[in-house]
Amino acid sequence: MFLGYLVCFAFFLLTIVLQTRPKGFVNTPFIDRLVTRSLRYLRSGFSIHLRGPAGTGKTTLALHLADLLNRPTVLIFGDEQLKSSDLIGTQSGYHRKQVVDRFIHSVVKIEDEFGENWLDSRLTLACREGFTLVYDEFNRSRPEVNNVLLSALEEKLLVLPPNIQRSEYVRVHPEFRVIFTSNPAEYCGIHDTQDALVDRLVTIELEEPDELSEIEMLVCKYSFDRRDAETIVRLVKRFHQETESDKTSGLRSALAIAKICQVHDIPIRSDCEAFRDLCGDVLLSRAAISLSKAQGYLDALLDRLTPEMTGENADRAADIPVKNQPESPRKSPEEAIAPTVAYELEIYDYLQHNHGVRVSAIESALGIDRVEAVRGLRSLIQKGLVVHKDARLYVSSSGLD
Ligand SMILES: Nc1ncnc2c1ncn2[C@@H]1O[C@H](COP(=O)(O)OP(=O)(O)OP(=O)(O)O)[C@@H](O)[C@H]1O
Repeated sequence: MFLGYLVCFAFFLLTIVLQTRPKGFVNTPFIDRLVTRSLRYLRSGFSIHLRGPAGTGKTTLALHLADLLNRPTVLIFGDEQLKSSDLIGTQSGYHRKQVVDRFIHSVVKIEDEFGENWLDSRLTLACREGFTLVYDEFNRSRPEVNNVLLSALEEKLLVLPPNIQRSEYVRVHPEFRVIFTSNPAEYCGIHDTQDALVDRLVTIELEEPDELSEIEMLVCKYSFDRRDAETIVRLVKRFHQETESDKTSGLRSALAIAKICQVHDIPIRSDCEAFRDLCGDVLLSRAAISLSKAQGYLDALLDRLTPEMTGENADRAADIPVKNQPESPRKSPEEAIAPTVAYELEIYDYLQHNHGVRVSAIESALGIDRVEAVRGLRSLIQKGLVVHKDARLYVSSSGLD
């Protein structure tokens, strides 16, 4: 009995066995539906496959499901360098047993016995003990390495390399389950998934969590004010839509912006330079369009991130699509411009005669610096008099002209 515990303890030391309990898992109706579906399949005896773009919450969901299955969890990360022996086990040298027999005290009898040591790896351990195996991004491993899983999932037999000292098969424990996750095939470093393997699984296609789930994550993880969380999530979602950044989900970007704002006390305001810089640094590299175009979209979104947008009109303001600028009511020049910052009138006047110029053209034409130009433009954009598109500026067709 004691020896049994000792062997188990050794297993636990030699491999990574987790009691998963992802901290702060957020459950919303959207996520709960995924959890219910997945558990239904797992509890019916199937292994499952969560497939979707980066940052859709696959790993987090897989670990949460593993926790709900209430079995120890073994975690493997797919890797080009992974070998079959990393999955099933390997020979680890030899052991020597010596028996000294002093039955007749004048005679010493020594028996030596040599044998190969076999070390179970994670898959073998999980199959033997009925643990849950989370195989994250399994299609980063070469397909032939994963072949060993085929018989484990179908015939419930794990085949080990030939060896005279132990059985070449492990009978798979009835509680053994695998939760696979994978990114789409077009991602860099991803192998085609074997049809035979996918055929043995139930695959759930994951998409980016809905808005409510993302807002809840920001609120729960970073104790964010709900209205600020809404603003960030909508800003990121809109930016992703406009810039066709659909290779990744916006969730990681929203979480990163929220965390940095929280740690450094950065206000979620369009006139806060640190916030604008942060959004640019997190979001621009993810855009699938040219940098200047992406910058233009981001500026336009941030310019409409007015205090009203975080206030009671949040929903309405955030729902204005970037491509369809709002129609502003016709106003007299004095009423509409009602200059609140320096050079507003001059900038507006210049733009009326010079459509589609860049900020630098305004600076040199009016002899003002970047800060003054941006401040004036921002005010005009907020008043609906100027439109910023593809890094160029236009007088709004619904403005004063
Ligand atoms: N239900 C949830 N509750 C709380 N946080 C979550 C939830 N789902 C996802 N997250 C958070 O979202 C981020 C991305 O999730 P995760 O790493 O699971 O995505 P992924 O799809 O596995 O990404 P990748 O394909 O790049 O590995 C993580 O910071 C994670 O903590």
